[in-house]
Amino acid sequence: MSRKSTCLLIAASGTGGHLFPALAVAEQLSDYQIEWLGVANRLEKTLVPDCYTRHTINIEGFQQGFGLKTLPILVRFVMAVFQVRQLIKKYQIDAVFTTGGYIAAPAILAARLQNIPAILHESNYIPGKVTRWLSRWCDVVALGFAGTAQYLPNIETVYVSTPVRSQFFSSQNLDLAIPPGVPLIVVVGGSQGAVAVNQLVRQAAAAWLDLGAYIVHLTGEKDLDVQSFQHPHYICLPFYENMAGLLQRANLVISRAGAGTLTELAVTSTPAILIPYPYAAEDHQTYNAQVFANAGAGLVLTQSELTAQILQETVLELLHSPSQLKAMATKAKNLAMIDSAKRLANLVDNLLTKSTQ
Ligand SMILES: CC(=O)N[C@H]1[C@@H](OP(=O)(O)OP(=O)(O)OC[C@H]2O[C@@H](n3ccc(=O)[nH]c3=O)[C@H](O)[C@@H]2O)O[C@H](CO)[C@@H](O)[C@@H]1O
Repeated sequence: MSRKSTCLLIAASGTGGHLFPALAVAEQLSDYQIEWLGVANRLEKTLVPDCYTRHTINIEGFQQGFGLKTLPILVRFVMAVFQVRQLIKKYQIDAVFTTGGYIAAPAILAARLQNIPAILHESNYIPGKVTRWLSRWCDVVALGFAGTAQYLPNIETVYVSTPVRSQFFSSQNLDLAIPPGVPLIVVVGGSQGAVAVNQLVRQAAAAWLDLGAYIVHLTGEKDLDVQSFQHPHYICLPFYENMAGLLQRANLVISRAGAGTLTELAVTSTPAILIPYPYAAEDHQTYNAQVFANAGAGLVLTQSELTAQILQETVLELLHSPSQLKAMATKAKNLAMIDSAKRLANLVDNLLTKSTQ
């Protein structure tokens, strides 16, 4: 049987942290037909290439507690499960692969109802609700952090780290005007930007620039004050595609602690100051960041205690201490698992092969 007649449904939606690992795995499985499950008007609309047909369902996450307000969400959820089930039948899908988040729930349940295998990758240290609730319905549960297994008792898990895009495996040129040799600070707030971090950085940046550093600040689309700070060596962009090139060149990164960026920092061996997003579910970014900090690859600053002055001084100290930056870079490298996409793709491949035998 030709592999193109074997069909995989990838359910990944909403953020770069969910989409880029799924895209990295999809790239490894180019022999198969791949259908993509997402939500209308989320990041998948721009990030998922046209070679994958995108199907959308109308679904949103459950907030805390159940009440009358959650009833319409519940109804939409049940409808979403049946929509995915129809998709599985229509495209004769052989297996479902998901990187978690709320899109994963109807995908896993529909796979169960249709009796096809499901594989879930959880990239965060503290597993999300869907992972905790629905792992038992999955044939394979793969983890981004080895320590996450302790939160999933009675579930067999495989540690594979988190896949990164193939751009990370070769040296990338930057199309930004940054002279060789100058210290480069990159600021990134996940795939959607972080307004609170942006504000602190704009207040602190002048002292770093005075020292001769360049700054590339990826602000996200929602920051209304992006024009409020300007300097010839300060480059401000809403989103930048060539993250591999940027992280390879950066001397220091100031970042949220999404699992995707952390994995990329390890792969590019880049030291970081991490400011976990305080409202992330179950505070998972703090736990993600702690792995990086415990390994000696980064410093964690808590947003509620952070001022522009503290951030400014922390960065200045690091810029004045290249040996500390170098030691942090080496420790970041120790966290990298270079063939994560391949390992995860092999797990998917094995399931597809079994399910079509
Ligand atoms: C706010 C929030 O809850 N974010 C979550 C979201 O990821 P979120 O997308 O916020 O953050 P991640 O760090 O996981 O991923 C960001 C991705 O976007 C890329 N990027 C970013 C900016 C840019 O200009 N260009 C670019 O390519 C990064 O290189 C990275 O691949 O899902 C992750 C995986 O479940 C979680 O760990 C994060 O906590």
